[in-house]
Amino acid sequence: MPTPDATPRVQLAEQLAEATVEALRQDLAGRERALLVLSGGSTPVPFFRALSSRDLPWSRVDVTLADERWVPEAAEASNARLVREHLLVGPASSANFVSLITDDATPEQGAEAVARRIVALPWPASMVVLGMGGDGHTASLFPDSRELDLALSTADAVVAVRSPSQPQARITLSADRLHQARRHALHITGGDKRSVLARALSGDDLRELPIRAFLSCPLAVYWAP
Ligand SMILES: O=C(O)[C@H](O)[C@@H](O)[C@H](O)[C@H](O)COP(=O)(O)O
Repeated sequence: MPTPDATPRVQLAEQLAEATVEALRQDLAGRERALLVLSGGSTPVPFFRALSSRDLPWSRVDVTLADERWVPEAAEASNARLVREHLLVGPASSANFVSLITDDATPEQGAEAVARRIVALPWPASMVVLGMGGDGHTASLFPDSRELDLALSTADAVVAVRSPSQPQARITLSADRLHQARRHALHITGGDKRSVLARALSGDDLRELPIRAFLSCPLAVYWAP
């Protein structure tokens, strides 16, 4: 039940959590394990919190990230830290979280080991939840990254990414891997991102706005002011 006096963004988070729970429940009715792929950043926190308390056979759910900053999990910038702090608490703490980080100094050195981890998960994912930046990036598919063409075209599961606009090196699931899902959701808030999405919907150059790579598959847009 939606929280009656919640802000639109909290209500949105609750609706996305409900859709995610339904997707996982449906898939778990027919298979032993289900996979949930999440994005980091600041937008998802209310969603993670709403999802963390939901009743599911969480021990049968694998959770991983669409991308990660190449920093230790204890670092402020870590998406894994965000997931551990806001999602993997309460009932959801029984989920199996698969990180995108290794002890290697760089994502280029760690990518092969991470790819093996990712490929071993129960694809297709039940749900991929994407975010979007003001430059139209999603996951770590950044318009200004030298690796963007590779990340948009490779059949490899993960790509090491560097972007002048980002303080940390990154590792990202490739567009091909992110497409291997039964459902996709885009979770964005605010007027600026609404305008970026409108621009994305009115053109087709993936390099300009990489979110476009996901506008050809069914995509549930979760947007609030
Ligand atoms: O590691 C990350 O930062 C995310 O995976 C990234 O793709 C995020 O979804 C967008 O940058 C939006 O971030 P905000 O929600 O903070 O605006």
